[in-house]
Amino acid sequence: MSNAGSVTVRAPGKVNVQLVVGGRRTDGFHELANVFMAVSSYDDITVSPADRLRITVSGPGKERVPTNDSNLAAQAATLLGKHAGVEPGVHIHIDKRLPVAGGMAGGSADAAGALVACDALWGLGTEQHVLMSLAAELGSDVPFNLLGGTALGIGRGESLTRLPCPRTCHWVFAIAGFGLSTPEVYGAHERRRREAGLPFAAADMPTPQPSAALLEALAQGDTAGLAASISNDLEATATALRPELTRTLKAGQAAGALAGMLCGTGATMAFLATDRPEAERIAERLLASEACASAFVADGPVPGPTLA
Ligand SMILES: C[C@@](CO)(OP(=O)(O)O)[C@H](O)COP(=O)(O)OP(=O)(O)OC[C@H]1O[C@@H](n2ccc(N)nc2=O)[C@H](O)[C@@H]1O
Ligand SMILES: Nc1ncnc2c1ncn2[C@@H]1O[C@H](COP(=O)(O)OP(=O)(O)O)[C@@H](O)[C@H]1O
Repeated sequence: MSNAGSVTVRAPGKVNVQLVVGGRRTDGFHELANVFMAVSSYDDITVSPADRLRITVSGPGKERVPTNDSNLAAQAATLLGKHAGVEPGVHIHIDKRLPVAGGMAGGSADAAGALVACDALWGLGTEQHVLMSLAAELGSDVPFNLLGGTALGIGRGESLTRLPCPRTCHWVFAIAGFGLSTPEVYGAHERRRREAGLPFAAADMPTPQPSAALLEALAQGDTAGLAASISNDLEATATALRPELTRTLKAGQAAGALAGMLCGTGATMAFLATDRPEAERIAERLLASEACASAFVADGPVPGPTLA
């Protein structure tokens, strides 16, 4: 939407259909095979001219979103302004529906949305490949949040190849009443490997690969095959940190999900359903079970940030 000098962009969150975690590199990031899918749950980012960069936030969890320079949307506006030689005097309003610290890349979605919105507000017409490289400076997930659809991310997750996914997947997301910090979960994952006597450095581990069965199921639109192959290497660590997440996982399975797993570094759990009505029934049963703070349904894949 663009009116009276403001632009609104709808930015989707993501689920990691498969997250294979390799070793830690010397720069501190882990090698990944990260199969992303953008899903139909959105933050809305509205930008309008202002005398200085300013952030406001509405929606659930708004008190946990920083409104200073550390906000990823503010960082995105600053970076794009610097790249284009534009003073980033802009008011960014984030209407937040993605869970905060929930593993659905809400902050990265806001950054990707702010890049697209500021580019439109300032009439820059920045080429997509330039926006993608700015996105990679902002965070490992931001390039995917800009791309949308379904993609494999390698390296630290920023080096993307689109994946075919002809069929809509129906997901249920169970939101925890708490968040999990991404660096803390990666750190705990490494500690667990160290304590188990397993290698943890990238130099001592093979490059992570997505499973052939998962890629085949995605490409064929085979929901049962997908349910059999979704996985997240960080799930054991997150459930060790917050054992109540195991209860959420079991509740989703008891509610009729084909499969469930941790979303990114959590604390959201993602469940795959046969169709949309079944997904809605699972969400209702999950809520009734009181094994999560809230639950909602979303479909994927969906495109990246779009002008609303
Ligand atoms: C786990 C994932 C899965 O998609 O998402 P979330 O659950 O956070 O949404 C990502 O790897 C998160 O990506 P993102 O949230 O962009 O992370 P960044 O800002 O780049 O990095 C934050 C911190 O996470 C750790 N990190 C991140 C990416 C990576 N490949 N290896 C890491 O070890 C590092 O400790 C880094 O300092
Ligand atoms: N625009 C933003 N929205 C949400 N969190 C943000 C934002 N900018 C910075 N943050 C910080 O990033 C942390 C991780 O946020 P988020 O992206 O929601 O989770 P995750 O990395 O688990 O997907 C938050 O706890 C918050 O401190």
